[in-house]
Amino acid sequence: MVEFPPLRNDLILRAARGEKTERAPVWVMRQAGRYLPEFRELRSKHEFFEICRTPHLATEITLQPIRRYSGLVDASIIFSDILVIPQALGMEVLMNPGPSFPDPLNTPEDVSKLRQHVDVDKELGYVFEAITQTRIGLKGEVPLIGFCGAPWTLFAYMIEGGGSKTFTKAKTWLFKYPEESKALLLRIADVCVDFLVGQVKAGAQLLQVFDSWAGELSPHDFSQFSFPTLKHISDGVRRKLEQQNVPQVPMILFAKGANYALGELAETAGYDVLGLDWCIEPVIARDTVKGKVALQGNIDPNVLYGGREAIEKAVKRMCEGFKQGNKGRTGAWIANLGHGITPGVDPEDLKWFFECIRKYTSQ
Ligand SMILES: Cc1c2[nH]c(c1CCC(=O)O)Cc1[nH]c(c(CCC(=O)O)c1C)Cc1[nH]c(c(CCC(=O)O)c1C)Cc1[nH]c(c(C)c1CCC(=O)O)C2
Repeated sequence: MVEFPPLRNDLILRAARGEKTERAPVWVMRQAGRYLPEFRELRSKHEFFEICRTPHLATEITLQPIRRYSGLVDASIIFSDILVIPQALGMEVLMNPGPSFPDPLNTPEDVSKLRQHVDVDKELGYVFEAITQTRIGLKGEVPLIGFCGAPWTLFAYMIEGGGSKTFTKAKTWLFKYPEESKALLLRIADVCVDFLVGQVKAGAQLLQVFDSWAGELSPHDFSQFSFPTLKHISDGVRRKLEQQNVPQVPMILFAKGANYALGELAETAGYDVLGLDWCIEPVIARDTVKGKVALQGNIDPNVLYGGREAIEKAVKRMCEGFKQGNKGRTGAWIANLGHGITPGVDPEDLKWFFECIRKYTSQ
């Protein structure tokens, strides 16, 4: 492994391990994205997946919010996309402007079109290279988060051929071909494991799994189809890191909309941190997970459109909620939004959000 500059801010690593911290660490999902003029400027010259596949461009974009919010943000997340796994499996994915698959999986027979064995170094080595370059470029300022999409969310994209409001096609698979669905979900999970392990070896210091469509499943179907794959990933990553003598890193699971499963996830899914969307009160989440995991989240990203007074009010309320639920203790909480930041947000309002987090969580 490459030697990287020493880390100067390990707040998020300590919080992720459940330790009490002097203030809450903060970052936001999609922090390198379209709300930033410097991102839009670079993006105007390159295709989306071209940036993902060009390590020095992915590195530059990952560093943009770290430069702009230096001293205010406590983590970086590698610029990439969850859909690089379907690409590694051999599917074509376009971004115009949302993701679209020209040739989605229509029936279980189509699974034979996927690559049998995915060599992640060969297919996704560009992400590993971007992670290594970013670690060097960060100069130890904050830790770097690696990530992947969860199997159920990727399965849904691969079958729907893009985003969906009803998930009719993906759910048809679950209910019509449950065994074939489970087999495909586990196949995707195996690629996730190798991809995450590769990211850690390349320099990722935390990992986040995004199950963005978890909330589309009933609690029962989540436990049948998504939960086993999430557990397969946490077990597999930890086992492979141990086998290869690579130090373990904290793992975050963001299963959006799966607040119904919070207790079970805290108990048995094998993640250090659970990300929350805005549909659950922090105090209730705290009581549900009973201190077994750290929490991350969870303001509605649209609060950032409400102006400074609204942002400050929402941050204050959230900070009080996360403290109370833990018997007055700050810590074991990573401040974030409840989903990704959206393109219309004024970057100065995000700065204000970071400043408010600092104000209300400093002891
Ligand atoms: C579902 C999902 C996707 N991608 C991702 C998810 C899970 C998180 C979530 O639920 O939002 C994850 C993702 N996508 C991107 C990152 C980069 C790291 C970060 O800043 O958080 C991450 C972590 C960059 C991106 N991924 C995408 C962009 C914008 C593309 C552009 O420049 O045109 C960025 C910056 C494109 C993308 N990629 C995806 C969609 C639906 C879209 C289009 C709509 C949108 O922008 O929200 C799939």
